[in-house]
Amino acid sequence: MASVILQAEGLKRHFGGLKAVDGVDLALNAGEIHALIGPNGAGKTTLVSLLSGRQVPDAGAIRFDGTDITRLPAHERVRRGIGYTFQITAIYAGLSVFDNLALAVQRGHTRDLSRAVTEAAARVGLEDLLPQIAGTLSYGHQRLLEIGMGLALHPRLLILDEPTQGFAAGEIEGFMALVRGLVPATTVLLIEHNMDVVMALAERITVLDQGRVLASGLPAEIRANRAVQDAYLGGSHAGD
Ligand SMILES: Nc1ncnc2c1ncn2[C@@H]1O[C@H](COP(=O)(O)OP(=O)(O)OP(=O)(O)O)[C@@H](O)[C@H]1O
Repeated sequence: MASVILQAEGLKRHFGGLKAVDGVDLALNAGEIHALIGPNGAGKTTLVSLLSGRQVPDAGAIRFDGTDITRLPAHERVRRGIGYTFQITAIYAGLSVFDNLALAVQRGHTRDLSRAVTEAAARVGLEDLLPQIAGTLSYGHQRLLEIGMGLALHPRLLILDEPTQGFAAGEIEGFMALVRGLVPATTVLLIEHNMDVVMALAERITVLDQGRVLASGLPAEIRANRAVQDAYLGGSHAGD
């Protein structure tokens, strides 16, 4: 049986009367690509904010690799191996690709900086663009740089929040190959609106709706789930 690397139980995060995350259980198997999907406002970003430590839950518990991390600050979770990239691009636009990666790599106290940066760039296919100023990269390359920065610390779990947003069609294949290459060494939690990407990459899918888990299972099970079809996928996606 697959071992569980991250387990969340009964997570809640309410904003006044709005139940953004309302009693969510989630288990990630070590080495899997797990997609988190759901309509706008379902609570996906809030949930991963709880997992990464950007927000503290009102209730519930999170265990990572057997340790309770529910109250640990974000930087401590990064140190324990939870990496993440968020919807908002977090690169330094005025710095080169090299310097952006160097900043990320340095957080891991690497001895040979230049080599570590080159390796980090190669993982996301940006090794030929190291001198370029990050703000002048294509949007897709900026997203890859961000992922490279997230990977520079060799996380055991990488959380990607809408990584393909703004990608050109031709950039998606390369991104999917990159994510496939991360597992099983890294577990991936992928928040993604592009259903083609989700169905092509995810081994398991959890569907959120109004702060609650609507369904969780294999891609084929999620496609066939009537509640998911009604709430989210829409008739045109079901069974195609
Ligand atoms: N800091 C906050 N204060 C108040 N309400 C918030 C806050 N953060 C999120 N919300 C609300 O919580 C709900 C869930 O938001 P969240 O961003 O987690 O959803 P999402 O599934 O990630 O949506 P999207 O796909 O549009 O990114 C939304 O109704 C949102 O407006």
